[in-house]
Amino acid sequence: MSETGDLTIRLDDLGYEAGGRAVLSGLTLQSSARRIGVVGRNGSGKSTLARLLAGLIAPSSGHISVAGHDPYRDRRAALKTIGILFQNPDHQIIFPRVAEEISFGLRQQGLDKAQASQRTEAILTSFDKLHWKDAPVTALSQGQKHLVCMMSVLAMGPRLLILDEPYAGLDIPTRRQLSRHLHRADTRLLHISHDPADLADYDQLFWLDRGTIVQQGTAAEVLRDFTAEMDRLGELDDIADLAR
Ligand SMILES: Nc1ncnc2c1ncn2[C@@H]1O[C@H](COP(=O)(O)OP(=O)(O)OP(=O)(O)O)[C@@H](O)[C@H]1O
Repeated sequence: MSETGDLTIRLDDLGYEAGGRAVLSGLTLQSSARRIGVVGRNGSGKSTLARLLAGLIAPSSGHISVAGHDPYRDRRAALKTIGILFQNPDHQIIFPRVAEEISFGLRQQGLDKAQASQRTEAILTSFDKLHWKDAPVTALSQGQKHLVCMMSVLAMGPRLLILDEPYAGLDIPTRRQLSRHLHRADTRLLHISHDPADLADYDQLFWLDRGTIVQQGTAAEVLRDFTAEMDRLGELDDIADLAR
């Protein structure tokens, strides 16, 4: 297992409540693996965990620490350290043009306008997409929008990148291309998915079910058991089981 000891993720009895019920409860883990996978069914709490780790929402109970910082309380450290890619790029992109979108995160990190513009051009060039600079986001396909989000996040140089089902709805070549870009980037990954194929070569896996961790281990172990359980559930007729 490849490790980066200086960027440990710690969850200590973490809980999150919403709408009067526990979405996550009693999550305790510690990991310094380079590529961490979190697998789970729809509604198991994966996106909530991603948002907590990125410091976008506050835990209801317990503690989170990423590289020694609480990502919700210490926003400065979180902005420098943690990036997040959402499932739907339309939930991430807020500016009408590609370069504005990429520059925004850099300005938030404290770069001045000229520095942000220089870094934006550099990342576009490194992806061979400098010609997208003034392109309206609305003219891009879903896969191209995903790439804009990825460039925006990578431009900020995160040490940990949280991926919340970033390939949902993309065709196979686009998934493979985006995945190659990500794996080339010098950043730790915490990848959340319900699809075992996304996580097969990850260093350490956690299986989240109904808001708790039910198994952790190597990708081979966890995906074997997760797939068996998903096959078993798939044989059942009760679709009501989809909602809690
Ligand atoms: N703010 C909220 N208010 C009420 N319920 C919430 C809130 N946030 C999450 N939930 C509920 O918590 C559960 C877990 O949601 P979450 O989006 O974290 O799951 P998920 O594993 O990412 O699901 P999916 O794979 O379908 O995206 C769901 O039942 C969801 O409706």
